Amino acid sequence: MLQERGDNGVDTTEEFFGVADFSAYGSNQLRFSVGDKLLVHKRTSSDWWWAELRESFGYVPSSYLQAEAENVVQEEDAWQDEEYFGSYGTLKLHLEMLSDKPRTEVYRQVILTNPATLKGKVVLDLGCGTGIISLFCASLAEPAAVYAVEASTVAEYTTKLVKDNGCGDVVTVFQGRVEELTLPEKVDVLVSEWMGNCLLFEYMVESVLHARDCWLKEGGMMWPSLASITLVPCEAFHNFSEKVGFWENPYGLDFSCLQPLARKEFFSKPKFNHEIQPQDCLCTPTDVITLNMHTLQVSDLERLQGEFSFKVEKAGTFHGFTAWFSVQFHGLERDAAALILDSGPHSAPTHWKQTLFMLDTPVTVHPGDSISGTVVFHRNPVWRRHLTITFQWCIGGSSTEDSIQSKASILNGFI
Ligand SMILES: N=C(N)NCC[C@H]1O[C@@H](n2cnc3c(N)ncnc32)[C@H](O)[C@@H]1O
Repeated sequence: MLQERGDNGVDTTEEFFGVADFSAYGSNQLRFSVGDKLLVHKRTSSDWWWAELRESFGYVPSSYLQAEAENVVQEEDAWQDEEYFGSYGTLKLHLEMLSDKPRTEVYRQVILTNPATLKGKVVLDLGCGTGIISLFCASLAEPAAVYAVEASTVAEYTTKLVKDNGCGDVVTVFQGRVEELTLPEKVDVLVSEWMGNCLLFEYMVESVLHARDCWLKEGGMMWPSLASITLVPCEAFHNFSEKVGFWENPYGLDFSCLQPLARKEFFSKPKFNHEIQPQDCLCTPTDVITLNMHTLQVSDLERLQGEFSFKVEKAGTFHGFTAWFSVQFHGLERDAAALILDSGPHSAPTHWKQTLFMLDTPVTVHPGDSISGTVVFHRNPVWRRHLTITFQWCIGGSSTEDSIQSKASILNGFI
């Protein structure tokens, strides 16, 4: 029901309902819970509105509100578990992950370089899939026990794989979501291969943090121990010409009026399977977000922000940003060297490849230009495995308003 109140004293208040809990992180923001009815007094911008809840006022994110009270997405639907675990119930994704030698070999090396300290220890392998990491633990070291947890139906085969490889006395397979399982005891090491595109996509990391808080002993080890997201401004001539340049004059005809539509259709989402070449980098790649897996909290995942200030090192065309991740495995021995799995262009290629965020309009840049700004990884308040990544930047150091550009790229829909 709309009550009219505008500048002439008539209330233009609108009623909206929270679609998810919003834990305000800024002093002038208004926290609320899913289902709360808020009064919106002013739509200050597209993203933030001035609202009232039980006589408190503050800014709220418009993406957390909807006009009607009904069909708020239920918690279990929000994770899309049927589709998600269904996709891991077939061999396709496990074949892709196991065929990724750089990925799988790092986990094998982590076990191989820590055999003494794994001796007699209890290990949780979360999201074990076919159980490869658990089998590495049992065959390359001498843990007291390995608990291999897997929610998808592939777990039915994992039990047989463990037996067929003579590891049945050490490895126990549990089929189910780790959030719903009770393990026999707390563990010394929590190992998991949880990383999705852009590190965070799928948000399996939330399950890893829950498992850490429930099952990892005080002083226990998280493998990976650290996770970083790396960014670089880059050229992407092929992608730009293939998706937008194409319409310039196909078969000698002028189709250029379609180019704005092409930008909107092809560049509003990132390109997950991009393979950036080192020579495409216009600047030195930089870690913009680093997560400590021993201290990271689930609430931190709602919104992660990184700053960047790149210096252009060669003349070229700034087509967009490319992102990838790396993870570190700290040794169990105090000063043991950390092992690193890096999905970037300067390391052996992995199945994650890299993620390209295209600008709508490329910019010519020169050595010495600066590209500075922020990137925000904003978890979707409703669809809990998805996120929106928003870049704001300015070029050349001019901080005037008109030079600040921004780009929101929606990561959703399973690949
Ligand atoms: N991006 C990735 N590395 N995804 C690997 C995800 C693997 O972990 C499994 N998995 C994901 N979340 C969970 C969970 N909460 N509990 C148990 N297994 C899980 C999933 O079925 C798949 O086999």
